[in-house]
Amino acid sequence: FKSCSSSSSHGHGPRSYPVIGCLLAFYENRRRLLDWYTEMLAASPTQTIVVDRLGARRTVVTANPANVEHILKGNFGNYPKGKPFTDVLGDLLGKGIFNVDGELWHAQRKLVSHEFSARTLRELEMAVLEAEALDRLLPALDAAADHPAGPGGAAVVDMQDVLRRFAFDVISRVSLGVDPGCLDPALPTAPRLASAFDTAAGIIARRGAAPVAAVWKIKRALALGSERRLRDEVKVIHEAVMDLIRSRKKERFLVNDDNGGATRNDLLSRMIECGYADEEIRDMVISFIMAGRDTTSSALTWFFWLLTRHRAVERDVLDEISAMALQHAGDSSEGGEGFDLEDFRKMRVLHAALSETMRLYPPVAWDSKHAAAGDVLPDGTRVGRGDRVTYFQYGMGRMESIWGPNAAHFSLDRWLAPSSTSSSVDASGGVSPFRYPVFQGGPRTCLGREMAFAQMKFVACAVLRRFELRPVDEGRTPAFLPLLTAHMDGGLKVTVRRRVEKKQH
Ligand code: HEM
Repeated sequence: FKSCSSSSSHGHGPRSYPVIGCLLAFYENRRRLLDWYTEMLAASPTQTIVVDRLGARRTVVTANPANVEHILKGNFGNYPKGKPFTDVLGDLLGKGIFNVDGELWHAQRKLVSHEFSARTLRELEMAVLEAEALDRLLPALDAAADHPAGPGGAAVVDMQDVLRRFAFDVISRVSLGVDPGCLDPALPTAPRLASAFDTAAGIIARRGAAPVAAVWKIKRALALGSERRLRDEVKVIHEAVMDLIRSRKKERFLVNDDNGGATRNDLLSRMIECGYADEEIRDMVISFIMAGRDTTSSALTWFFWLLTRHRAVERDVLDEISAMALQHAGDSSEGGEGFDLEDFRKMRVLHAALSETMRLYPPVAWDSKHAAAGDVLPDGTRVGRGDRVTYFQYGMGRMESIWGPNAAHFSLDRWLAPSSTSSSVDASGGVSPFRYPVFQGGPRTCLGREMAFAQMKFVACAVLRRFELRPVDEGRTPAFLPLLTAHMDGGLKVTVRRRVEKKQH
């Protein structure tokens, strides 16, 4: 570091620390960088710091809601993701929505927003969730509850692993219209497509964290080590998706039904219907898989863990689910869960518990833009052309200036306060997305938020109604690993017990 400085709005200039002191502090905090940044942001008068590391791009990190609103909305045009970001992800994501700026982004956003708001997609998602939960997720937990292998007479399950497999199957079925079967007990190893995504995402996360981009760029040019592996894994993904596009087109040509062949509602098929070029479709669906895969499983992993720590909240969530189930007791339509999207919208306690989980453990821990031109943020921080500007969800969730003195506590009250009482809260629980940018905010806000909440609620209801999960190591507070999307270090190993007698799910 040349300097770490905390920014001030009143013209006092940033506070600088001596070069050596800063380097030492960085070294000392290398295993707890997120918390260290959070502490520095909390100590800054405007919750903004400037990191000026020797040989690296000047970086403004902010947890200030006015700055975040300015970056994500007020001066949106000046804060694209930028080439340094799109370079890192470009080999995998190509020109998919997640990885482009300007006109290319705008055109995709329009198309994709339309698709995401379509009733057909919501119906498909609910059908996929039901099938995946009933056929795979619940039987996997049932099997664990049946096997007296672990402590207390129940088998140990890594919930993080189970939830990641589940999420990959769901997002593949919704995006590609195929079921990779990650949770299928008959498949001993992860399907090739899932492992290719895993490996590629891991290598790309390391690219993003590399102190000097030139190193991975040289390795890529020479096809060495991890970069060679990445190239091979991306090839597997690209070929699999292209094969699907071609076979789907053939199928469409052969099927001649009354709808003109439009028999599938997955995103890939719908994009074929819209007449997009094969490579455009490929890049778009890869972006959806990346965006929709590990985010929900990360949030759910922390959610289940937090409930084991907060039994009163667990009881409140269960009461709400049971009350909703009672309303459906006489339904003949009950196939599996019996809940529909309307029910999920009414579940305020569950919504609050999920929102509160993501406040403390956001699936995307930070997000960076690159300034197209010089600017001054609302708190007075100067931004130079090309500077990296990072808003920091993890730190914002823990800022007392935003959440009050009990910011560190897991408490649903902040979401269930009378001001937010309405029979159906909106997806952010009524809190400004610039104070709580877990799904980003402004024109580029997450397109899958509704879908994500539906999925998380579906899984929470299905699992909690039937099973009691308890961590194998009750005393452990797991570490938060921010990677491309956040993980729980070491997974979430739990024992599974049935709450009710075994019956057909
Ligand atoms: C708890 C779950 C989720 C969280 C916390 C989340 C969060 C985010 C965040 C922070 C961004 C902005 C990232 C960036 O621009 O670099 C984003 C973008 C996006 N998300 Fe989500 N997401 C979730 C689930 C989903 C799901 C299930 C989908 C569905 C496929 C999805 C689709 C997208 C898309 C397409 C974008 C790009 C939007 C654009 O650039 O215009 N997300 N999400």
